[in-house]
Amino acid sequence: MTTETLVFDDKQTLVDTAARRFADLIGAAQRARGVASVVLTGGSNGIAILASLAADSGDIDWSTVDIYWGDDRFVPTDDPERNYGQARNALLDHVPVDPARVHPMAPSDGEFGDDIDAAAAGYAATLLANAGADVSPHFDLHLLGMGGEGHINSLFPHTAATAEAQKTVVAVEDSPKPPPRRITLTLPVVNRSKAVWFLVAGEDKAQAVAAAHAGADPADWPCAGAHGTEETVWFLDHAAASALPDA
Ligand SMILES: O=C(O)[C@H](O)[C@@H](O)[C@H](O)[C@H](O)COP(=O)(O)O
Repeated sequence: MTTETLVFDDKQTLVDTAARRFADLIGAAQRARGVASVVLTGGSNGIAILASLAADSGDIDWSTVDIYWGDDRFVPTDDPERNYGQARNALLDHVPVDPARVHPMAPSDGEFGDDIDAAAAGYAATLLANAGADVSPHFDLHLLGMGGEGHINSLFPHTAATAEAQKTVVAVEDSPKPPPRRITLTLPVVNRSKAVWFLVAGEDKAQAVAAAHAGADPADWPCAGAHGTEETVWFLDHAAASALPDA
């Protein structure tokens, strides 16, 4: 497993470079196996990379990409806070995805109604159904944003969701970042991904970036607990990299 840390002059160069590498990685997986899988995330950079891919997605065959979410906000279908809706607007409405391969988390007015635990269990069932012999797929790529306190997906410091070792998907009802109700993949599932990429910009993220690079306890800094089985890549701007020892 390799860890790479790449530092860019500005946010747009960061997301455009990650988007080109996304296209290469997914294209290579499709050439090898005919299909590929990716986990999307929310946040400004998680959506900006999708907009960059909408402009240029290289040789990706979108019809054979399985698309999952690392977390989503448990709000109604049309709520602009929904990561799924933001991903549709930025990318999925503009490329020829196969609707059967797009796997959003349920909204609060979806098939499970307002029952967030049932919605989380429903997503665990979706993962299981696509997992082959395991409990969740071994994704080709899991994208992650990161908060200043080190959260990834909806895994916040010192929470049961971050400590979860058995379940693949859990409900979060008191997220410190609004909105409070969310569904999230857990660390064991993130860590079945071949590639885990962090897209992180801004001075407020520098301490969390440094903690993860120093091998901090994931209970304190959830970002420190996420690794790909083949590669972990940090796409940073100078501000986010500013607390690293060799910055
Ligand atoms: O649903 C969410 O809120 C996101 O999944 C979240 O984990 C996000 O990626 C980070 O908060 C970073 O957000 P920024 O890229 O906007 O800093």
